[in-house]
Amino acid sequence: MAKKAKSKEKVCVVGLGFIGLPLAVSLANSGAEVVGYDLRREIVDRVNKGQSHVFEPGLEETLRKVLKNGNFRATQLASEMQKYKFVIITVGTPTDSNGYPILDQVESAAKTIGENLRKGQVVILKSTVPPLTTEEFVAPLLEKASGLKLGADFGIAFVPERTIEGQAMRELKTLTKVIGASDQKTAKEVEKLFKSLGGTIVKVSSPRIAELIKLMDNTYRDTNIALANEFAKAANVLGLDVIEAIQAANKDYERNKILIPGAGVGGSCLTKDPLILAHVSEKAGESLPLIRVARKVNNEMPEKIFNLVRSVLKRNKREIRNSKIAILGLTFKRDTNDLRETPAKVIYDLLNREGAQIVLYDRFAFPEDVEKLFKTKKVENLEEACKNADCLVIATDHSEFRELKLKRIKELMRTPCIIDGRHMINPNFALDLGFDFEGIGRPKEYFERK
Ligand SMILES: NC(=O)C1=CN([C@@H]2O[C@H](COP(=O)(O)OP(=O)(O)OC[C@H]3O[C@@H](n4cnc5c(N)ncnc54)[C@H](O)[C@@H]3O)[C@@H](O)[C@H]2O)C=CC1
Ligand SMILES: CC(=O)N[C@@H]1[C@@H](OP(=O)(O)OP(=O)(O)OC[C@H]2O[C@@H](n3ccc(=O)[nH]c3=O)[C@H](O)[C@@H]2O)O[C@H](C(=O)O)[C@@H](O)[C@@H]1O
Repeated sequence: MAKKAKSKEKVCVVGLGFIGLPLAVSLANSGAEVVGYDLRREIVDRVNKGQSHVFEPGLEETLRKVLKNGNFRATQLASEMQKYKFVIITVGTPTDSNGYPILDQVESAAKTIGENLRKGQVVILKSTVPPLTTEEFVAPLLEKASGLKLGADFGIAFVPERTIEGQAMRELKTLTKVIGASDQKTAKEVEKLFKSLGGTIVKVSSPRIAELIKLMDNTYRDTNIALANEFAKAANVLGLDVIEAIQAANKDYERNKILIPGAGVGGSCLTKDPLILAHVSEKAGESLPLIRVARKVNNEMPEKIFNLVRSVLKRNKREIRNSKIAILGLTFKRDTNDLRETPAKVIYDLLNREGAQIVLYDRFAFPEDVEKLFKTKKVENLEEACKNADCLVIATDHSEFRELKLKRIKELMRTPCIIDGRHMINPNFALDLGFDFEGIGRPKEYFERK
């Protein structure tokens, strides 16, 4: 007897940004029939041509594959979502000046989905939101726009997106997925869909618990980075090397997972999600001072870099004003093109205000994005950035900075000073070559004494 062909899961992903596009393409690659819906025509057109506007290793080649085998395409036509069992919302949730999320994109997406909702469909929210949003904001919008009833006619779930930028395609297949659904039947259906990607499934009792987990994930990371930054501040003032201490402290001692101090915490999520948790808790009557202080500690790190530039230049009889300073690495983290909330911009502004002549270098950031954010062009070549410079500031941990040709760079510079904000350089090596050097939690005096 011929084997019955396995029916394909049918999924519509609403919002083809940093999260939506890798997810849509990965689901299509695991065998689902996927349509990606976005309001932005330029994105839909680009994606349908096999070009990704998101830099994620493996994404563009997988996109081309799933376009070719017919499992994926992008659309601007909302009515198409009627034909898909699952509708996943991956629109943006930026925050206002108090750190409270602006849910306009979620609202407009929910209304559009509601207008097209059919019996039996399941709507899954993946955007990061305050607890209760899926049940008390999205579900009522869906019911109102559709005239259907949650539970009887359609299901909802919250499944946090936990992938890290730069590793999304790999992590989508391996990470544990948390599922909080409105009822058991929906939970089972959503479990089957996400199981097709790979990784363990953890089902929790409600969407609101899954929403809390996402905020806890990012708050935990941000707070732990702040702790590492405080360790660096302590090491600095005590004249000790924090990196040697952290590496040794973590080694074969499972209870320690000390993170890496650095020039600051950027990106669109760690900078906002802890504030969402603090805000909703405060509104409900409980303040969360540790979380707010951790944010403050991390926000102050770019200023630490600025102060190091000032003191190293002073040691070399220079002032920031009229010094040529090259910022190496502009994106918020290693090997991505994402400039959102990047600490490099804060460092740039502080130096610029003091009258420095600043040169920008980053091989990943798109030139037009750099110009828009920094109001100045980046140079395309590392040597050009270093030429006649008085100080190099490593603001991002791009892999290439681990292999800087320091000998050659020293010949190019006017005053050979380096501020290593991301622990890319061996301080002993730099000092031996005749550089003046400071790092975050790596005071020069410690290496000179050795
Ligand atoms: N960027 C990241 O690495 C991570 C982001 N998140 C969360 O995922 C969510 C999405 O973030 P990103 O992908 O970075 O945002 P993004 O801004 O890159 O993408 C959002 C996309 O949604 C589209 N959009 C907005 N309103 C729409 C509507 N009504 N209908 C259809 N499309 C619409 C936009 O045109 C855009 O392409 C946010 O809540 C974020 O906090 C969670 C984990 C990681
Ligand atoms: C809890 C957690 O691990 N959250 C992840 C985080 O990913 P994201 O892409 O923002 O990258 P990240 O590696 O946390 O880096 C964020 C920022 O923090 C800095 N950073 C990171 C780790 C560290 O030890 N020290 C440090 O200073 C980075 O330089 C960067 O500026 O936030 C993502 C998100 O929600 O956007 C989330 O999906 C990811 O799983």
